[in-house]
Amino acid sequence: MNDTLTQLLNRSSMPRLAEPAPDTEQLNRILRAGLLAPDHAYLRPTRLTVVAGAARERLGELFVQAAEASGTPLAEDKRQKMRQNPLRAPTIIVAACCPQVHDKVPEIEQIASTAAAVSLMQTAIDAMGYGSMWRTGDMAYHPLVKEAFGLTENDHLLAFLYVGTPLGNAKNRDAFAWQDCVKPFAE
Ligand SMILES: Cc1cc2nc3c(=O)[nH]c(=O)nc-3n(C[C@H](O)[C@H](O)[C@H](O)COP(=O)(O)O)c2cc1C
Repeated sequence: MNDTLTQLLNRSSMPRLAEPAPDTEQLNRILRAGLLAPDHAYLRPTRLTVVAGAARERLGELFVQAAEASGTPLAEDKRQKMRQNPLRAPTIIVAACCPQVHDKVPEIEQIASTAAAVSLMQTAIDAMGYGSMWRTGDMAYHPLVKEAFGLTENDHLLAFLYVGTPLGNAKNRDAFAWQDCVKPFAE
């Protein structure tokens, strides 16, 4: 079995991620691999933003601001957790879909293209010996957060892709009952 297939058949999200993160050249290859995702009519709906270093702290502040925008302050422990969330990895790739109106390509296909981009980036990240975790949560859907990433209400923030060097081991996939999700087409 070749390395890519072995890697795919053992793929695992890595929730604990530390330094080092991919360097600039590696990151550019990861972004490029993602943006080569299948894309019906080449509408290029996917937008990627890299958040690293001190920008993660600004993102944490934005999360707190968004969470408190309704007027109810968070309890201090929740505020701290929210502020710390972006520090869970050295680099975060934010993936968004900005769907275009097109007579042959509905929005769902454009969202699917962005989701494929995230998955391909995860594969590229794994191939380089790093790890990643696809996260969303309430913040991915909050208008203030979307606005900060230049997104309108019609756009979708699909992923905070946390990237870094994995701590801990990948899951064992031996017991994965993938056959349960496969069914024949009955004529
Ligand atoms: C669109 C999307 C959003 C997700 N958001 C979260 C999240 O906010 N928090 C989380 O713990 N896992 C989230 N996950 C799941 C993890 O990325 C991961 O797939 C899951 O923990 C299972 O691990 P595995 O990928 O190793 O099978 C999300 C997955 C997808 C596809």
